[in-house]
Amino acid sequence: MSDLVGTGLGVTYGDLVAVRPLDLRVPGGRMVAVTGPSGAGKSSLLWALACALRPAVADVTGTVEVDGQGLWDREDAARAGVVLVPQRNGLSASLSAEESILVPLLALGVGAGEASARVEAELGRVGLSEFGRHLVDQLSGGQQQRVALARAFALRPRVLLADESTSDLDAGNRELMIAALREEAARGAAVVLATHDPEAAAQTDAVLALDEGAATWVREA
Ligand SMILES: Nc1ncnc2c1ncn2[C@@H]1O[C@H](COP(=O)(O)OP(=O)(O)OP(=O)(O)O)[C@@H](O)[C@H]1O
Repeated sequence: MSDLVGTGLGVTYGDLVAVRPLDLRVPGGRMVAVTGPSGAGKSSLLWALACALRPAVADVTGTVEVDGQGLWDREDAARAGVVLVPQRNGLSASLSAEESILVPLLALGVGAGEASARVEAELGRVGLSEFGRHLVDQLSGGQQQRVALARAFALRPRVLLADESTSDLDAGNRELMIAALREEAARGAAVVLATHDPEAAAQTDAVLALDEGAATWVREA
């Protein structure tokens, strides 16, 4: 079980306060939703938790820890098993669905046989077994979201930060993906889902609502 703790975490872009300093704890095994209207600061919070906001882009205050270990930059976060699924999915248009999942695994040193098995299993889990050879560009927005989730699952994250990862999905696929996110939590990951969707948020263990960067727990774990 992996514990994600943000303390005094805040994000500003120049004069604009995107996230007012907040404390957040997501124990392994739990799934927390971050909700709020467009521009409320959801993506900024997830990027700050992933230590992925470069100082040239944003000022980030506070600290992020995974299992008591402080994270200082993106490399630290990656080493600690923090995986961010960005809002626009972060996939390369010129890779196939299979390659999108395989390449990061090989880069991490996962053996070829194990990596191929994970690709097959995760594409199946998101219902895209038939689409492995399709280029990302040839997939719908919702299919791309599912490939991005499959890629994240294949990395066996200790902390999974999913930014609007169900926003382009029909109800059936949304339920499938939320079930898969819950399985990741059951495996021991700390899962955070940023979402506009009240039905998705209702299926999480706790809800942190952001409004103009100010956070309120509307349902606490
Ligand atoms: N790189 C940036 N530079 C300057 N301002 C930014 C930057 N990124 C985000 N912002 C601003 O920070 C605020 C929070 O944006 P953020 O993307 O975190 O909100 P959000 O809740 O994720 O929105 P959405 O639901 O539309 O994705 C907004 O006012 C946005 O315009």
